[in-house]
Amino acid sequence: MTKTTAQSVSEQEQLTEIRNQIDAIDQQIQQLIGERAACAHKVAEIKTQGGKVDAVFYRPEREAQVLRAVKERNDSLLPDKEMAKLFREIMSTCLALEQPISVAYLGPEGSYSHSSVIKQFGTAAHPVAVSSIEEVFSVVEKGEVNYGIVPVENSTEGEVKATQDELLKSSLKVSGELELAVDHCLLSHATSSDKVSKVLAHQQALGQCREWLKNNLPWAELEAVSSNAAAAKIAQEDPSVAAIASEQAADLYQLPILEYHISDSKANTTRFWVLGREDVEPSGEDKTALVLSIKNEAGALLKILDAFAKRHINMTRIISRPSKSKNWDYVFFIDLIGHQHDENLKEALQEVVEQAAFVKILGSFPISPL
Ligand SMILES: C=C(O[C@@H]1C=C(C(=O)O)C=C[C@H]1O)C(=O)O
Repeated sequence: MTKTTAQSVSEQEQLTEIRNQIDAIDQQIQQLIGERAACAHKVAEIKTQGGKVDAVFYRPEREAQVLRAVKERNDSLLPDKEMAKLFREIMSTCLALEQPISVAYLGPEGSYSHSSVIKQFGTAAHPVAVSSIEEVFSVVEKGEVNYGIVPVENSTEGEVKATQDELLKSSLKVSGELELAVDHCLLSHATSSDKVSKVLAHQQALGQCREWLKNNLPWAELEAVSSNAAAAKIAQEDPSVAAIASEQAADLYQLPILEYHISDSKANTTRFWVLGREDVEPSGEDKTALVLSIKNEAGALLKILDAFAKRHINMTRIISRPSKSKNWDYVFFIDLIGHQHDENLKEALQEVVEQAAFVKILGSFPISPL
């Protein structure tokens, strides 16, 4: 008995000592975060000096460099990505001090697009839900919000057609890229899966869970709706309906999770692009996205690809889409490693402009450190 008490006293003493250390560290962290915020405020003053009204506050290339440096320096017990996430949040709050950043996404709240806004811009940004991918483009174009985020491709389902088609028409610049693991759950008030007669989700999510649904709920009617969060709202009202959505959506819409991890590919990931109105400067590790159409002659595509290949420019994606201006006429979306200001990429792009029937550079942007 006495021994236990003695032991717990010494445990208590040890804990008190460590907690005192934590308090002292927190004080330093808070002091330093305050100093950092004051610097960000000064940056804002410099950006707006002389009454400049079109100052650009969000600098994705600078943010990528800060996060890469955090990961590089990290030798703590925390994983690099987790340390970077903490700094993502600090920068988000500092940036809000300069200017609160509004970001349009395909709503409603709780969609994967919503999660992508938080991942890219942090919780101090203002997510603005709109009802279609087309509307994300239009509100950024009209200047109603600072930026937009749209899904570009999914590792299971391929390209998001609405996004590709808008990119072809839009004057916006791709200013950033991020990947989000899409881990679907089955949400419903049904007491068990066999009570579910209908499954609702966005078309992409239904596609991503096709095999699982076939094997586990073969009797259920499948219906595509405008988003997974919209599906969750319907499932809130009707216990015979299940929605496919994220764990966050389950929290937000207070729906029980019937099944976890129902995506056919366990590595199911969606890549999102940030849309802005300004070009982004090089960050040191960048990508460039473009769309082009080729002349109607033998070897036309080969000549274009050769302009990149002979300069050892790595192509990370090529897809074709109907041009929509003429039947059986196609455009190619190409993503490359490098920034359009890099000498070799500049040369290659000049050559491509000569070879292609039409070329539009969608933007150069940092490869995401998160
Ligand atoms: C402070 C700046 O503005 C913003 C905030 C940043 C930060 O907090 O580190 C980084 C880039 C910008 O998005 C800057 O341009 O350096």
